[in-house]
Amino acid sequence: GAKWTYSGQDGQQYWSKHYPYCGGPFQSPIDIESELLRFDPTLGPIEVQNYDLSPDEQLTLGNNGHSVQLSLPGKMYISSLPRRYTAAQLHLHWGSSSKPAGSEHLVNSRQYAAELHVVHFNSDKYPNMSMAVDKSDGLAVLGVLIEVGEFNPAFEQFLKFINGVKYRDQKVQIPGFNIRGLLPPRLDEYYRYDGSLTTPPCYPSVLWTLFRNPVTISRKQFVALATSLYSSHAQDSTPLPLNSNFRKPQAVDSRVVLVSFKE
Ligand SMILES: NS(=O)(=O)c1cc(-c2ccccc2)cc(-c2ccccc2)c1
Ligand SMILES: [Zn+2]
Repeated sequence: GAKWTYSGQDGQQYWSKHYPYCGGPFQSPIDIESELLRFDPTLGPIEVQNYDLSPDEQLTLGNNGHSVQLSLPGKMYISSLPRRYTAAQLHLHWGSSSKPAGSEHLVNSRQYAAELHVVHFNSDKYPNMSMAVDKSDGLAVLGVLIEVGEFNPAFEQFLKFINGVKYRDQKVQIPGFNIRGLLPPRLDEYYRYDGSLTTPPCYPSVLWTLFRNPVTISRKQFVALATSLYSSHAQDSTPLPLNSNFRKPQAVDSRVVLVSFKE
């Protein structure tokens, strides 16, 4: 598709020129404000299966020019939703070393340093990700807010390879690790709403689950994430740093944000 960026002449306010859904309803991310929340007692803990990957498994870590992403094996899935949602990939959104606020979702207008997205597709209904990506019940994304604090050994399992994917379209194979370690300890407290991909083509196809509790990575880990990557190819004469790759909050309209917790 057409090239898009987060700022400048192809920036997010122009995405809808080539990607009409980006200008449509049910867009993500949003600012999750207290007055939007409704407690839903039917929202039980998120249950994930086969997230604990053996180091004998190889995962592909890549730079797609917009984020750093990690491919995930199809044996990983969410088992607590009405349909099985099978894992496809995970990636991150972050700020910059000068402005370490780069999460996509905000909570009461607070923007966190970064945000992890673990993307799954409805494998009960669709044969593969591509068939699911534009269907209203196609995708389920688990979102994790990230703040700067304690060193995070789970994130280190892929951050330590980040210099192998500095430039667009570079990929490296890394050993599997326990992806569950990237999620917060409690999977029973989360926000839930119907939204979209936060990047073009912005299909309104995502059931969003954003965990209430952030995880931490160290400042050194954050700086590595925010300063190691480029959105340009290795041979490009002008290297374009890859940072501040977050979409601004979108209109909530008449949407309600459900919460699995009372206070
Ligand atoms: N931010 S997100 O979760 O809504 C998202 C989901 C998917 C996605 C991935 C697999 C299947 C279907 C959708 C891809 C991206 C993406 C991020 C950077 C560059 C290009 C695309 C972002
Ligand atoms: Zn994302």
